[in-house]
Amino acid sequence: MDIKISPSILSADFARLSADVDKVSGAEMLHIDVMDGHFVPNISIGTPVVKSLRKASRMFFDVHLMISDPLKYVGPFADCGADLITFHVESGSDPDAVIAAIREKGKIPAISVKPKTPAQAVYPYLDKVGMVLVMTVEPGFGGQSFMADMLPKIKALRQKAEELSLDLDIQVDGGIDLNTAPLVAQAGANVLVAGSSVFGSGDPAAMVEKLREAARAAYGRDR
Ligand SMILES: O=C(CO)[C@@H](O)[C@H](O)COP(=O)(O)O
Ligand SMILES: [Fe+2]
Repeated sequence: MDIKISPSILSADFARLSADVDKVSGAEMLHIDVMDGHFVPNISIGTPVVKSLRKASRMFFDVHLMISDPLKYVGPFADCGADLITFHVESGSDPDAVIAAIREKGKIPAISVKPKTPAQAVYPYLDKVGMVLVMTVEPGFGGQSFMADMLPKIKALRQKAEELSLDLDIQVDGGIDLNTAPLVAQAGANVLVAGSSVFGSGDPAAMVEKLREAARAAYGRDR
């Protein structure tokens, strides 16, 4: 599997967002966290920011919706420039309807599980999405510690995808740095979101390269 790095702008400097995004243009994706203060206890950004960023960057936009009722917002985020839209299986919308709405907009659907939700909750959708996101922290905030007890969930999902002969991207989000990148890649994750480790480093571009190398060297070693 290709290793992809998706720097999370939640840890960028919002007053200098465009300049910070340019620093990570060597990454495969740009992770954009959308929080509504209801599904998660924090509010981040919405469509106006995505729309402005779309004019400033040609990167692949990986939009992570941490919102209730995502079905209502698929259209607006797709129209603002999202390339891939992730919603949560716990969000309250019918997953099949959300997936269909994302596909209708010509975008890639992805489904996410919070730490307390078992991998099995997304098994019925694995052949309908392009990516599954395993949260490795409770969603809502950047800079939290990686939950190592999520590693078996990543392994189970990679195993299930292989059983179904699916070339599925498995993304991880939360606490990914040079220490945890090899662990998640070893378990079968190939898309790594990283916020504070990238934008908190002196050289975000170099950190993207280092994370990719660390994940590549470890990918699938567990299996
Ligand atoms: O979705 C979220 C948090 O809910 C993330 O995308 C964070 O932005 C990741 O930040 P770090 O843990 O990498 O600092
Ligand atoms: Fe995220």
